[in-house]
Amino acid sequence: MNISTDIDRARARSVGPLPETHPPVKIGKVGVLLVNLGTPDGTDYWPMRRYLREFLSDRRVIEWPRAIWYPILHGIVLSKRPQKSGAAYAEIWNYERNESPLRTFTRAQAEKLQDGLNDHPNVLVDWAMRYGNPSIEDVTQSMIKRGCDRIVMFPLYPQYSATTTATVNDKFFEALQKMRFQPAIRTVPSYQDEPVYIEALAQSIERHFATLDFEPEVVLASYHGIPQSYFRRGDPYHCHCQKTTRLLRERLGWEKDKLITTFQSRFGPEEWLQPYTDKTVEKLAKDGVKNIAVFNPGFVSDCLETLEEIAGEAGEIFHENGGENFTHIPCLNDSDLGMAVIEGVVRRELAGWV
Ligand SMILES: C=CC1=C(C)c2cc3[nH]c(cc4nc(cc5[nH]c(cc1n2)c(C)c5CCC(=O)O)C(CCC(=O)O)=C4C)c(C)c3C=C
Ligand SMILES: [Fe+2]
Ligand SMILES: [Fe+2]
Repeated sequence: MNISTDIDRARARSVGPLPETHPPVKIGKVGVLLVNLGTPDGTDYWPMRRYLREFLSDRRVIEWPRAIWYPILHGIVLSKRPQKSGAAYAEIWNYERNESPLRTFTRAQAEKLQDGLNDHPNVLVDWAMRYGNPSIEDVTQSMIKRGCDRIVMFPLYPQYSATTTATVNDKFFEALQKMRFQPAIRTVPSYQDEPVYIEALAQSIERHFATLDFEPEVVLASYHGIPQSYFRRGDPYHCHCQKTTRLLRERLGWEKDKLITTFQSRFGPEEWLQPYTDKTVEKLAKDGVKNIAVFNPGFVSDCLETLEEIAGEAGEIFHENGGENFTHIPCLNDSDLGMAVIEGVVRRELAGWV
């Protein structure tokens, strides 16, 4: 905490201009902070281990009692998983920038959002990660130093889950806990049923289909899973996912069997939300379905879970079991459709502040 900066900001805000001899103090900007899940700094053992350790120590992510979970985490999980996940990240790594695609897309989204909001010169956009770098605390401090005394914090998850949205909020408020003079805060809610989001998903499917030389018989809307026990205890994530799929199906005018909800990326021995994506892909192929498409409405950006697990692994499963044509529809990323969603939601949340 920088006490003299806090005092200067307080004076500048409450007593007006500072004496000419005083160093300049920046106030009066509105910050927009985009936050995504996170990412390792590299694919080798130690950066992977640091990232997984931070991620899997989060009580919002793994709810097991610490006395049971920590010995497992620090024993088997952190000795084996860094190599396995590192090898998977290495397949999708952005070697040009030496970073994961999630970081590349999140930065691009922030840059394009800043450009899109150029009718509001007092708005400053930045981005951070819940786990790994750049951290929420560092970026929030930097935004305040650059003059943001109001911040709109946007967890980049269309569907709410305590494992994602809530833990981003927690981490942000943890950073604020250390400040004497906090900025004013708004947190952006989930947007599973926002018309601009549903329309962007629909158009991205339509555009993708126009590039294909086959017609998918079944389309899977594959969302990241969570343990079923979290849903039973009140996490609304499952309902949010079902609602997004239903609204999209209505917008596309498709039958129930043409667009189905599935859940991917399970972790550990518990039952997770079902039907599982990999099992569904396998069953469809075995049942004689020849052409399918999979897309990931719950992921704002392509990342390990979409590029490696779906575009890679799920495609292999489909072909190994008799399927012929498999296509992965990219996430909205920093496309014009993706930016229309982010900008639309942000503009609504900025109302009254700009
Ligand atoms: C162990 C429990 C996990 C829960 C619960 C969970 C929920 C959850 N995650 C996302 C989005 C992403 N997860 C990503 C990677 C990832 N997720 C878990 C575990 C849980 N996720 C792990 C261990 C990992 C790391 C990779 C691995 O070792 O398998 C990513 C990708 C990040 C990247 O850099 O590419 C995203 C995005 C959501 C939306 C969600 C609940 C709704
Ligand atoms: Fe995850
Ligand atoms: Fe995965």
